[in-house]
Amino acid sequence: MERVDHLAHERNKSEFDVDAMKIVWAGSPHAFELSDRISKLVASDPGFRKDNRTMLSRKDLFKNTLRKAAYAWKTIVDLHLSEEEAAKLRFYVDEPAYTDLHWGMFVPAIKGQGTDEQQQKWLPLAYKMQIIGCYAQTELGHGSNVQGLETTATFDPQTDEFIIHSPTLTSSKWWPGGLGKVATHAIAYARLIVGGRDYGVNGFIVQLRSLEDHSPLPGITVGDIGMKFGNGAYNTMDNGVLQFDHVRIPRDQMLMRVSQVTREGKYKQSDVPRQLVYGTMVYVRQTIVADASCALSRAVCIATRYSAVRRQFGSQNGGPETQVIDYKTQQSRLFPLLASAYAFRFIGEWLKWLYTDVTQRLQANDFSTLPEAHACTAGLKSLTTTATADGIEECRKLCGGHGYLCSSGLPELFAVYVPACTYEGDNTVLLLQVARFLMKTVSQLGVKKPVGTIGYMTRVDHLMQCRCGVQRAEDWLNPSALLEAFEARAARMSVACAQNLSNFDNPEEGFAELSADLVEAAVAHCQLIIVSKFIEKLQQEIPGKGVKQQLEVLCNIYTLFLLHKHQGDFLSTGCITPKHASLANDQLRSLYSQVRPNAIALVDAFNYTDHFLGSILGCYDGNVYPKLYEAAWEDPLNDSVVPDGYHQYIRPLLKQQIRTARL
Ligand SMILES: CC/C=C\C/C=C\C/C=C\CCCC(=O)SCCNC(=O)CCNC(=O)[C@H](O)C(C)(C)COP(=O)(O)OP(=O)(O)OC[C@H]1O[C@@H](n2cnc3c(N)ncnc32)[C@H](O)[C@@H]1OP(=O)(O)O
Ligand SMILES: Cc1cc2nc3c(=O)[nH]c(=O)nc-3n(C[C@H](O)[C@H](O)[C@H](O)COP(=O)(O)OP(=O)(O)OC[C@H]3O[C@@H](n4cnc5c(N)ncnc54)[C@H](O)[C@@H]3O)c2cc1C
Repeated sequence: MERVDHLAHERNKSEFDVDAMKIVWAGSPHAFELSDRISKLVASDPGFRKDNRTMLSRKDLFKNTLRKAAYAWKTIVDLHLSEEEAAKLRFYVDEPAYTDLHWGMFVPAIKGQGTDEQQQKWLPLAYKMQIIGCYAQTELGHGSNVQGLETTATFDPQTDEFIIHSPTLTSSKWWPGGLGKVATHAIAYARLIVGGRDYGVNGFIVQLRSLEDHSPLPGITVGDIGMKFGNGAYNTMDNGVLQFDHVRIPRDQMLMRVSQVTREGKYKQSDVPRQLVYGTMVYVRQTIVADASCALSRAVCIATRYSAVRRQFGSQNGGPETQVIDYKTQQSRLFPLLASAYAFRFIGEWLKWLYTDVTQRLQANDFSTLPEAHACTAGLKSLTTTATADGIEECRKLCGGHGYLCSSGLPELFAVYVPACTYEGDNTVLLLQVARFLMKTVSQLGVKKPVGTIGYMTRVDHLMQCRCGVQRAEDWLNPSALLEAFEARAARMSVACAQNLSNFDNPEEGFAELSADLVEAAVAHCQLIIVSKFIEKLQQEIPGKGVKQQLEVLCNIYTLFLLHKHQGDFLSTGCITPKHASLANDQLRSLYSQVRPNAIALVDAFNYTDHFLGSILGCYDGNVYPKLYEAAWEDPLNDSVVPDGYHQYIRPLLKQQIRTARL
């Protein structure tokens, strides 16, 4: 039967070359070809089916994840996939699993913190999955405060070993993904104790389970921490608990790139900064930013397609009702999210570049850009994950009642995504790191020239007193006007915090007292980074009919939406007047009208298969109602017409009502 495209009329309206936009979204023709090929491979293989996840019990769900992970590995090996192709395949399988932590944290931790010899020994085993690793840092009592970890690694010079020990209940490792039921090894973070002295937290490679029968090794107590938020969702992951009872490991299993312990029991610190012990977190935060655009764009794709299908009110002379996407309120909630998905895509690309650059510099012993890389990865991770989690929930509401059905894909997407606001650094704690960086920058103005993302502070005198030159709504389309408003707001908020801090005798006390304001200053700085990198991206040549114009519209929507949402900051710092705010809002409305005919094509450019989207509301052909109707009948509750439990719980009730009625 020929498939009818219910969204064809929408696709015909678009004013740009969608195929060219697909390449911009993917990052390059190569990246597009890779994503396209691997996503179709996964979608066409029944072994990767995922539509029954929310109905399985935890045990069945977990076993099914183990099956899929093994099947994915077999596919990777059988098809001789490259590292890049294998990573894409895991991405499109779209199920949180122990392999995420093995490839995403265990391997990078050994690469980043291990010596050459350690890498040569452990990486080949990890690459072949002959060992499976996790990243065991967080404890029951301490997650954010890494310096507060309690697990100890005490050097025993007699045997040339470390003794890994959990001295208290609160020192139990708690949360590591893959730890609960699968990992054979962990990078465990513990306080390094040598000769009775505490040298702070360091990573150690510790074997947890037998490679023969998977039983925990002597001294290891390990298990899963229990069900998490939502059905299916992150419950495919075995987040675990782990206690060490004087577990001995050879000295050469301490990751020794940053500091070393010699055979004689001497502690040595390399020339590299101690903060490199936190290097894996910087790497993962950068990947999380890139990931935010994927999660948000999925939700936006579902909500946009469904908003074009769904009609309510406004029927004229018995004709069709209005598509809900034509309501200005729907547009003002949806289109900023569409624009954010593109903005996050480009900031993710830029952050990847920054991370590669800092890594190359570190290898050449240039540590100068490390503080900026830490601030950028921490701040952008915080900003993009918060906006994405909120955005997915908004997309659910944009889909009305049907958005609440699991078959919309949105409840599960939200439940899987929302812990990103907590893991890899609580979002508020991370913004406070950005604030520290900002306060340090302001305090050193005139002594040290700010560069990179903080370079705007060199013009602080101008930014403290400049006046917005916008006179008509269209003036807000001028990138210089937008940039200056965002720079002035960020600079003024940071300087105000620094001035308030100087009123405290004890800076740490002042920092704690003013922390809510400091977080807002950090948000302003991070929003400026995203806006400025989007504007920079548009200064490049972008091929394809109408592609650049669409991106300009999205960039302006993203920027003016932020200005509108945070107009309190812009007004109270005197960067703009109420008249400017009102003109920005007028311009925003006009931009929504420009994006409207292109909305469906802009989400088609994400090139998601129906399998990956996992949503009846977001399916490519827009044939929503028959699919919703069919899916309802597939629910196990509809296996029988009369439900189990009828005779026990319903019939006696009804009988009782009959007796009462007769009385
Ligand atoms: C492909 C996908 C890949 C993989 C992922 C797969 C699945 C994802 C799912 C789940 C994964 C989740 C994994 C985890 O959650 S692992 C655990 C993560 N834990 C955290 O993030 C803890 C957060 N806490 C911290 O990072 C730190 O404790 C802190 C908040 C930064 C404070 O540290 P502290 O030592 O006390 O630091 P300060 O005194 O504040 O700062 C000292 C000094 O160091 C600088 N600094 C801090 N951190 C870093 C860093 N990471 N890099 C560089 N520099 C850093 C800080 O700025 C300060 O500098 P000064 O110049 O001011 O001295
Ligand atoms: C799904 C999931 C997967 C995870 N996977 C792993 C893993 O693989 N490996 C691993 O080691 N860990 C993992 N974690 C743990 C995770 O990294 C921590 O939960 C995270 O770092 C937050 O720490 P916390 O739980 O201690 O929060 P807390 O620090 O206890 O936060 C509680 C509240 O206190 C606030 N707060 C804390 N400190 C401050 C402060 N200084 N100033 C102001 N407010 C503050 C926070 O903002 C938050 O509102 C995972 C967590 C989750 C949810």
